[in-house]
Amino acid sequence: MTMTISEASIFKTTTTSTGALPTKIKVNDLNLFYGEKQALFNVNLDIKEKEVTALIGPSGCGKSTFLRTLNRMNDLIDGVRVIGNIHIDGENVYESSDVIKLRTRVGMVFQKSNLFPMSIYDNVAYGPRMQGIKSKKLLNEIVEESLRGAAIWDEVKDRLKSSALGLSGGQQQRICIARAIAMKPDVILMDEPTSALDPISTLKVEELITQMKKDYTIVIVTHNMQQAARISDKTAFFLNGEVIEYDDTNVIFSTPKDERTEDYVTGRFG
Ligand SMILES: Nc1ncnc2c1ncn2[C@@H]1O[C@H](COP(=O)(O)OP(=O)(O)OP(=O)(O)O)[C@@H](O)[C@H]1O
Repeated sequence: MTMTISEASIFKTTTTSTGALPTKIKVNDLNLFYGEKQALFNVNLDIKEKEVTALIGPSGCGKSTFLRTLNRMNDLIDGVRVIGNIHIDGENVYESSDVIKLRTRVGMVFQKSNLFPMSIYDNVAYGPRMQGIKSKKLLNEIVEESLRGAAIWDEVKDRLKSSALGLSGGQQQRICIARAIAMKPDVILMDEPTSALDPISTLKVEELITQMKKDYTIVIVTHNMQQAARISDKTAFFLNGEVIEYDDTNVIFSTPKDERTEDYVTGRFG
């Protein structure tokens, strides 16, 4: 089912009788200010469960800012003010007092690998250990499951005790994904996860994202139009802090309704 933004903003139910995917994240009239400067303007989006949603748009249009609102990472920046609502599974993210729990449910993978200078095993086990899991057997299971989930188990199973920093950039990025998976999230946010990778590693991460959507709702910021077209189900085009158009990815790339979207996806500006 394709919805316009205004229809999306009044879409209240979490399941539908038409077989459409349920809404996982519902964003209503979201505005964000860095001090006096407004960076997001009345964003309304329904993000569907177990789909990949791509956020595209020129540099500085608010994609990363928006992504960070979904797990309240902007709270860590001084002077940020958020007005509006984000509901995940019906729960108001900005009314919750348990931000740690939110960030466990809504994991994040960054542009550059941010692995710790420790072993592959310890990197993946880090979050579960912080949650108080001490059983070696359980940790072993979580590490293996997470590395398998990030399609990197076979490459690292014989060197789990080696430093994660000795891996290639593409492998490190998949370990970052494994580290996110180890927290058993249901949403994974990715901020340009392949922009520092070579084409082969990029392809591996893209394949991984495509496999992962059977288990997770994924929101990804990308500057790579082909990537958005290849891996996402829905695409939101941002410009100057506004969502100009949000639709099925094939509509955005083949028959966008707004001329500005068309100009951007065809490379006429941006
Ligand atoms: N910590 C911050 N403090 C003040 N302004 C910020 C901060 N972070 C981002 N901005 C501003 O908010 C606007 C949106 O930035 P944001 O990084 O979200 O854009 P983006 O679309 O992700 O850009 P890019 O594609 O270059 O990463 C920009 O004008 C940026 O300068």
